[in-house]
Amino acid sequence: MTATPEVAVSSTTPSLDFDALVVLLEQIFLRHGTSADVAKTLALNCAGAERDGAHSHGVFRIPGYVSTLKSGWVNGQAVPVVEDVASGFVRVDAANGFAQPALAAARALLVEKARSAGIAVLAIRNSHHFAALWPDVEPFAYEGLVALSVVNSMTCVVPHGADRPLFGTNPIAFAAPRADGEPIVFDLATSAIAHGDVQIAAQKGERLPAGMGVDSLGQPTEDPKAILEGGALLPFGGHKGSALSMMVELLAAALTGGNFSFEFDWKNHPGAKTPWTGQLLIVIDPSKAAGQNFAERSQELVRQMHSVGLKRLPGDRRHHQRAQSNAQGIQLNAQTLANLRELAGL
Ligand SMILES: NC(=O)C1=CN([C@@H]2O[C@H](COP(=O)(O)OP(=O)(O)OC[C@H]3O[C@@H](n4cnc5c(N)ncnc54)[C@H](OP(=O)(O)O)[C@@H]3O)[C@@H](O)[C@H]2O)C=CC1
Ligand SMILES: O=C(O)C1=NCCCC1
Repeated sequence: MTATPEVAVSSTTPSLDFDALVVLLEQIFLRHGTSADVAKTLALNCAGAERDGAHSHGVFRIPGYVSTLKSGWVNGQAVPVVEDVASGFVRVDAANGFAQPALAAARALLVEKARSAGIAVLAIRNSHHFAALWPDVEPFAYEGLVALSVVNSMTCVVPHGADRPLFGTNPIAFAAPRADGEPIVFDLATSAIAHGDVQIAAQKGERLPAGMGVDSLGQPTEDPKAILEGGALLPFGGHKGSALSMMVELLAAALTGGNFSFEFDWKNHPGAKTPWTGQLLIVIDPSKAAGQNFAERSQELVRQMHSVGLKRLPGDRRHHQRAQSNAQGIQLNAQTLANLRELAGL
């Protein structure tokens, strides 16, 4: 596992509005060799994560992107090749570029197929996903569609019952429309904690809760540095999370033609931080399904969940944070902002 020297932490908190952050991040990507389209796509993604308080995949990731681009591990100018393979299936060769521009290139065709066939699958290979996954699914739900996506990452998780790491942190994200309110969205790593959160805890000198990972001797540890330096993460929920992580490897890599988390080898590529793997997206048009209004039915489920005392749905925290960021600006500490401006050449 690689420990990334990400943006430093300090106490004062200037704020930026969303558009200003997007422009700043775009400048960084452009300055480090991406095409204008790739810069825009990545900047929107990363600024969106920061705005929504998804800090493990917000601006914290920028030095990792820069280092990867500088190293030549990823092609920031890649032009994805979209293949229309069947009535319900689209494939994309991301051409060793980032996954988000590959999704953007195939999106219109995917939606057209989902609306005509009721369901469509997008298989992206030869791609680097270094971001939160919810931005890939949430927009479909705003269009009345249901979306599920999986992506595999780099080997750092010990399968349940094994003694060495093999799986990635392999997230699963889901989005569904509902009649009254924001779409229902969840996005979770299949590891007990995301690798990015371990890096942030190590930076801040914080301990982790018990049960997240093991040290280089395979012993349980709450020290994030011990996990990053020769140790590994555990799946969430024991054998259950481990099975889901295995499923992600199969869907995101075996099915797409991408690398398994253990297959690419960046050891001899100094500066590489992004996993070179695959992503699968399934989009369903619910109007072709049960014959009932899906959004009303999902609203009913939410109503019932609230009626039994549920206070927080997945996504509620993000939307609360989004509203706050939109009203007050996105809070960044002064050192982080200075680092970003320097990377942008300002
Ligand atoms: N690109 C890659 O290869 C990888 C990316 N990641 C990304 O890391 C990010 C963080 O993952 P992870 O740490 O597992 O996420 P969290 O454990 O923070 O959250 C997982 C999901 O559960 C929801 N949630 C959290 N707490 C509660 C609660 N108390 N009640 C109800 N819902 C709750 C969250 O909603 P809310 O957001 O509203 O808090 C979110 O949808 C994800 O965006 C993931 O895509 C992870 C691994 C690899
Ligand atoms: O936080 C994580 O876990 C990861 N995020 C980006 C890609 C590598 C794993």
